[in-house]
Parts: sequence; structure tokens; C-alpha cells
Amino acid sequence: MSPQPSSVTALSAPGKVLLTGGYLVLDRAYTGTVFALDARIHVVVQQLRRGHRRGPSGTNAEAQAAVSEADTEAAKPEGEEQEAEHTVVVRSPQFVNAVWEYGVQRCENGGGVKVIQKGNGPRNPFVETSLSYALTYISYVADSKDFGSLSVTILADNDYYSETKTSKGDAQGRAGRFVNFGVPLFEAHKTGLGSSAALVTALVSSLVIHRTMQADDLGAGRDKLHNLAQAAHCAAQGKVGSGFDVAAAVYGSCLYKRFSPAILESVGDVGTAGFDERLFAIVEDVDPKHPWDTECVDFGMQLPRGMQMVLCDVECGSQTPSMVKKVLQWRNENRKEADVLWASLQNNNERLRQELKRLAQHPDANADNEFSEIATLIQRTRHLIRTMTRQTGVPIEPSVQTELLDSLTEIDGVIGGVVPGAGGYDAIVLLIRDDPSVITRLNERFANYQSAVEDDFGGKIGKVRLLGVRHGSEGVKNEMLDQYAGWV
Ligand SMILES: Nc1ncnc2c1ncn2[C@@H]1O[C@H](COP(=O)(O)OP(=O)(O)O)[C@@H](O)[C@H]1O
Ligand SMILES: C[C@@](O)(CCOP(=O)(O)OP(=O)(O)O)CC(=O)O
Repeated sequence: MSPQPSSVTALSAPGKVLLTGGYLVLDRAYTGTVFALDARIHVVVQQLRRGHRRGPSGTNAEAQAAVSEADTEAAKPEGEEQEAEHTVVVRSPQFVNAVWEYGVQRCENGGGVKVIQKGNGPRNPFVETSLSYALTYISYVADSKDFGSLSVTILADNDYYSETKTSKGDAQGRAGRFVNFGVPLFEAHKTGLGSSAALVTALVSSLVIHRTMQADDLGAGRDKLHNLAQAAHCAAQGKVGSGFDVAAAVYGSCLYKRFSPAILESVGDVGTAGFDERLFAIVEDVDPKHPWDTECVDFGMQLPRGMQMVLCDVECGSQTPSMVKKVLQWRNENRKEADVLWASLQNNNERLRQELKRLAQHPDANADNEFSEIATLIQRTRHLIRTMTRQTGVPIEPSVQTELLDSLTEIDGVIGGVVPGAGGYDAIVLLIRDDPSVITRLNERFANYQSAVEDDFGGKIGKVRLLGVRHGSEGVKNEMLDQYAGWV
């Protein structure tokens, strides 16, 4: 079945939560357990009438007009097409003024395809890099510079950003799962679900599927899309993270072992000679010196029956890169101590994962529905994380979060929880009994929750609230177009 006509391609990718393995997963000797969420970022790519526009930048209204004239692949004679400038207009219509318009430039000496932003508006490195990387790969494999002009729409599920006044009620009265946040993107507070990894994955995947594959090829093409998304995400971030967020966006929930950083070190910048060949070798995994070695085990894994995962926003936010730098510096300077701690964490995290897997595979093994072994293992992981916090001097589980997690763990039906990923003052994750009464009790606790401790790092948490997001398990997937009515 082909879910949509080929002139329009729509895909979505999920956000993530790294339940265990923060910092450890940066090193291939260790692993991370990552769960995909049901909060997804959607990308809709529409082919514009070929040769529609030429010359300098147009307005959003023009872009909209162009979208409504979308497609008709054979609309212009070839001669005219040659002269036309190809443009890509990217819109994120849930946010104010979120339109990025690019000219498409083919670089000399195999430098690839570069998109150049028009106008002086704020840049969006994740969008820009994804476009350049995807178009470079597409033009290399299709041996063509004939993209036509494209209109791209990004739509994100609500839970990626904290509520705004406008998002509570959709001012424009558009129905459906997406809301209008009513603020510029840079003013929206992220909740830390991995919007950039989901965005990059959905964007490069939709472009590649749109131009070089059929929607049905998604399964077979997944590894290539993973390699391309990792390369684009790293380039846009300006650093090599472990890539667990991109892996979850592509494959869904899994036990993740990172790729060797050397794989992406030699790609260079778009525009430099030979970039297209180097990127092709990375995406297609044909560089004998640097084969891809990412491991995503048990991908698509589910939670045990009777268990659910919830996230609680604490209206704050941490600076992951500086925390990573400090933890790694401490590890380098205290290798012996760090190795002992890392090994204990890895061991306990692995036991936790195995127990989750055992219960998922043998639902009858948890007849009393208590999940007591899981509760004990979570407490042990937290104990070790607090040791890491003390030893590194980095607020991975700072005391305001300890207080919150302890208070919530007392509630009947809460199995346990952690500050996921890098930790800090981001949303926390809880494993709970899958029962609406547990949600009611949590909401009652939040209604008058007030932190009473002085934080060991001077941090604060704001109003605590339950996010609507739940475990999702599935990676990048094709989408039907009808859900975008009123937005695209
Ligand atoms: N809905 C969106 N539309 C366009 N760009 C987005 C959207 N959501 C996120 N982004 C891009 O991703 C960036 C946030 O990425 P990052 O700081 O890595 O946060 P996260 O932890 O959510 O991935 C934004 O600055 C923006 O460039
Ligand atoms: C420290 C880490 O191992 C985990 C960070 O996990 P988060 O989920 O906190 O990440 P951000 O979305 O970037 O905030 C770094 C990594 O693995 O890249």
C-alpha cells in the first residue's frame, strides 16, 4: 500500500528518553537503554511546480501560493527548467514567523549541494544541514541536479515544548493533534524530548524517500537513513554525541551501543571538494576503513504488560554540553574511581533492562502486578547516579530532583523514576502501573507540590506537571496526509 501520492511525502519520527546509561553511552564500552516516545515530529514534503520561481527571495504568502499549485512534475518545458532557480521553503506553522527559505546551490568539485538561506531571518542549523546533506546524497545517487522546488512543513506534537498561553486553546481553531504555540520557536521552552534528532531524522528521511525511494522502501532503507541522519545531526550540533537520540528516532526503543566517532570524522564540510563521495560512502557504509558499528538491540522493544511510562515537566532545563564536558573531564582525571562506578552502573542498568525484557516476554511472571524487582533496580541505579553527582560535582540528580523522585515513588502504583539522559533540571521519567488511578494520584501530588529542600547546586524546579507523552516504541514511519488538514 502506498500511503500517499508521490508528489507529497509525509513521515514522522519519535522523541526519546534515555532511561539509563547517561554519560556511559558516550563510550562504546557501555550501553544505554533508550525508549522512543509517542510524541513525534512530522515532516511533509511537497513538490512545487517545477521552475515556479526564479530570482530573489519571495514571501511566505508566495510560498503558500506555490504550495497550493503544488506538483505537476511535467509542468514546465525542460529548457525553462534549466534556468529556473530551485528553492526550498521550510515552514513550522505552529510557531510565529517560522519560515526558512533557501536557494539550492550545486558546489564544484563534488562539493555536494548546499542550501543558502535567503533574507536575514534567524537561521535553523538543524533544518539547513539536513537539507544540504539530504540533497547532496540524493543528487549523488540519482546523478541529477533536478530537484524542482520543494515546500517542507514541520509539525511537532505538543509535548516537545512547555505550554504557552496560546497553545492551551488553538487560536486559529484548527482541529487535530497539533496546536498553535503562538510564539516564535526560540521563545518556546523545550521539555527535552529530543526535538532536533526527531526533526533531522524525519526531514532527511522524507526528502530521501520523496526523491529516491518509495514509501514502502522505508524498512529496507532504514540503516542508510540512520547513517545520513547521524551525519547531519552531528554536523548541525557541532559535536559528536553518542547518537542515541537519532537511533531512537530511526529504529525506536532499543538497547543502544554507539558508533565509533571516527566514522563521521572525515566527512568534512558541505562545499569542500569530494564531499558528495565521502557522504555517499558514509550513508551506504562502503568505507572499508570505517564500517558502521552502531548496535541497536531489541529495537521496537515494549514495556511489560501492566506498566506505563510517564514524564513530568519541571519547567526548567539544563545545559547538556557543559555537563558532559565536566563529567568526562572528571572521568579522565579519576580513571580508577570512574571505572568502578561506570562498571557498577552498567551492571545494574543491564539487570534492569533484562528484567523489563523478561516481564515483557512473560506477562504471567508478574502476577501480583507489583514490579518489585524493577523498583529495587531503579533505586540502585539512582543511588549510583547520586554517587556520580557527588564525585563529579555535576547536578545529574540534584537534591531538588531527589526530593521530587522520592516523593513520587511513595505514591501507590509508582514503581520508580529517574532523571533521564544527562540528568539535571529537565523532565523526569517514571515507570508506573498502567492504571488511571495512578495518574490521578500523581496529579493530586502535583497540585500542591512545593520543593522544601535547598538544592545542592543552587537549582530550582518550577511547577511540576504530567506531560501527555507516553512510551511509543516505534521509529521513523510513513504517515497519512489527512491528519495535516488545515496546516499544510
Ligand atoms: N518544530 C520545529 N521546527 C523547526 N525547528 C525545530 C523545531 N523543533 C526543534 N527545532 C530545531 O531543533 C533545535 C532544538 O534542538 P536541541 O537544542 O538539540 O533540543 P532537543 O533537546 O529538543 O533536541 C531548535 O533550535 C530548532 O533548530
Ligand atoms: C549525557 C548523554 O549521554 C545523554 C544526554 O541525554 P539527554 O536526553 O539529556 O540529551 P539532550 O536531549 O541532548 O539534552 C550524552 C549523549 O549520549 O549524547
